[in-house]
Amino acid sequence: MIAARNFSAVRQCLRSTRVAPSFAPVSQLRGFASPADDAVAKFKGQKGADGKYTVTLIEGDGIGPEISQSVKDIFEAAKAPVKWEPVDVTPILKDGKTAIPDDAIKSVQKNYVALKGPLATPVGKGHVSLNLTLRRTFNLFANVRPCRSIAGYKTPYDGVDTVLIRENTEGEYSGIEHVVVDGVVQSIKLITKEASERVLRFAFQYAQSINKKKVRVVHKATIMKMSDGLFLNTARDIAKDFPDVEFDAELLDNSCLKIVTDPTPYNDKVLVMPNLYGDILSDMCAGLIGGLGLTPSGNIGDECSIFEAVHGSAPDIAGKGLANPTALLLSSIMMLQHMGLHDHAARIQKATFDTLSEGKTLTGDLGGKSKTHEYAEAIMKRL
Ligand SMILES: NC(=O)C1=CN([C@@H]2O[C@H](COP(=O)(O)OP(=O)(O)OC[C@H]3O[C@@H](n4cnc5c(N)ncnc54)[C@H](O)[C@@H]3O)[C@@H](O)[C@H]2O)C=CC1
Ligand SMILES: O=C(O)CCC(=O)C(=O)O
Ligand SMILES: [Mg+2]
Repeated sequence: MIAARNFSAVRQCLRSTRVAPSFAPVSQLRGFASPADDAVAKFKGQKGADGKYTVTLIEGDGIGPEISQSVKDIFEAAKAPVKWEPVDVTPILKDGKTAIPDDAIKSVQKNYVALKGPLATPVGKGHVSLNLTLRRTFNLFANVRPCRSIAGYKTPYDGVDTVLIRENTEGEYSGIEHVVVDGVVQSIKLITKEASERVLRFAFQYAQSINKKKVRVVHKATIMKMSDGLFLNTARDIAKDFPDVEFDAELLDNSCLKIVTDPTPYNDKVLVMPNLYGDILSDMCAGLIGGLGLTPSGNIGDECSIFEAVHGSAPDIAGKGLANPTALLLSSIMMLQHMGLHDHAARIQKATFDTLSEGKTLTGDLGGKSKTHEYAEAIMKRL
């Protein structure tokens, strides 16, 4: 009853955090794998007189500056036609709510694309997550999180190739919480048909673009009959528009068990799910292939997209030169592919995978002894 009464206020609150599109939305539904021609054309139109594309850079907290430096160095060595535009996202308060500074918003709107380091979120109090605020501000409705075994880097699992798509603007992370009475709090999981449809349609189109045969919804509609039920039923409807893509559904707990037992049956599928499940499952999948130092992601929207690693600011190793920059680097490669800069993406990707599979210059998380910059230099030597 309380949730129903608050519903319109809640939607209003979510809407008010979104920026109005300042240019005509274009289809980016093929994401980083093979961007639609119009998305590529948009970036081509942005080419400066110096032949470079300006990309917004949010270096982030903790290990953010160290891994961002590696990406910048590698891009320079690869002669990638990218000019970085660093922005400050120290949160400001707007109408009593955490907001991103206007200059940062304008930069992302102008450049259509950003690379972002991790941003720390205080536990239990303090500002709301800037990561979530960025996703809502720019309406980045789909978070694409691929996870693929690195050839030559042995883990207990071989041949992992999962792709997880996470609803990125609502669900359990709507950030709507309040005290009902002393000692009782309520946190609202908001699921709308509109946002569900958007991410589900994206998941089907994405599966087609990367030649995956199936889309599987991961859910708990047995327990959350209305919220996950709406997500699942919407998926069933959308599936009818994609007769060539097989569709099924699986309960989240069962998915976790099956993936850690044998992930390979998931290689022919795109998994799509509400926000929280995607957050957790993507860290879990990273564990299958060697950890968070290796997994990239892209937050995709119609107006702009922000690429970032799956991991956080890693305060336990920050400032020590121990961080693995691969996850952010692979995110930047997704970004280049998204921009249609496939040759540069392929060159940097090859140098990165060759360095990893050679195994001589690895960071500590992968069992090596190399510092962040030494690993980056090994990649640069191969370019
Ligand atoms: N998208 C984002 O910006 C995210 C931000 N966070 C924020 O990050 C902060 C720290 O969160 P944690 O729970 O510690 O998660 P975390 O992902 O920062 O770290 C978890 C573990 O993985 C290791 N790790 C992570 N990235 C690594 C890398 N590139 N190289 C080597 N080791 C790496 C860390 O050292 C740590 O042991 C929190 O404030 C959290 O809110 C967390 C996840 C995502
Ligand atoms: O915003 C945060 O603090 C964490 C977000 C997160 O874990 C993620 O997006 O994977
Ligand atoms: Mg996470």
